[in-house]
Amino acid sequence: MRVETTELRDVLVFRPEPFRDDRGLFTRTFDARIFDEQAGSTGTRASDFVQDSQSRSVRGVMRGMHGRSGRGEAKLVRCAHGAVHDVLVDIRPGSPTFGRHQAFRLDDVGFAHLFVPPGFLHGFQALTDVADVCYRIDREHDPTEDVAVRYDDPALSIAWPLPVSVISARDEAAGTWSELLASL
Ligand SMILES: Cc1cn([C@H]2C[C@H](O)[C@@H](COP(=O)(O)OP(=O)(O)O[C@H]3O[C@@H](C)C(=O)[C@@H](O)[C@H]3O)O2)c(=O)[nH]c1=O
Repeated sequence: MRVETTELRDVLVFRPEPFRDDRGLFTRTFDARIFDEQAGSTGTRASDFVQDSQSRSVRGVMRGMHGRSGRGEAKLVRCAHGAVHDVLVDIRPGSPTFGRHQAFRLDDVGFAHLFVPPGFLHGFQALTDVADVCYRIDREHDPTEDVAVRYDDPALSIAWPLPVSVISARDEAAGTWSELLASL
């Protein structure tokens, strides 16, 4: 498993080495020892993760940009089937990469796994007919702490690869980047 730093402070990409043969493939998607060696300094431990969830999206679906109020949540994100264009925005006041975003391709070929520390907005667009995204989070889901910013807020200027085919009512009604800044 290779581990890479990114343009965003504390965000890591875990790149497993899928084993392929005539049957298909086998890949490890999570290794607690490697996680603790590589991400432990951020304050999140492998044993902190308490929920594992999966979403399925059709091509062009937009989900995001989502964050969490209070002490936020750490996330591990991967695409188990298909491919997504995944974007993170650093919303940690005082971070050297505050306000910056970076995009990652997550897919079922490389099986890259993103570690997202607390204090980020996260969103993605499905690139394939079916895209299954799996998350681990380190706090129980609590919708009262949901925070959302419009995926197409001009202040963020995130380039999305496809026209949006479907978006939730919540994401359609999401606030602006400047409203989020005022609340931090
Ligand atoms: C996110 C989540 C949702 N739900 C429920 C709430 C709701 O009834 C249904 C769908 O929820 P949402 O519309 O919020 O799902 P979605 O828009 O896919 O939300 C997700 O978006 C991506 C970008 C993330 O980063 C995730 O953390 C999460 O915010 O599932 C849970 O029970 N647990 C969870 O962890």
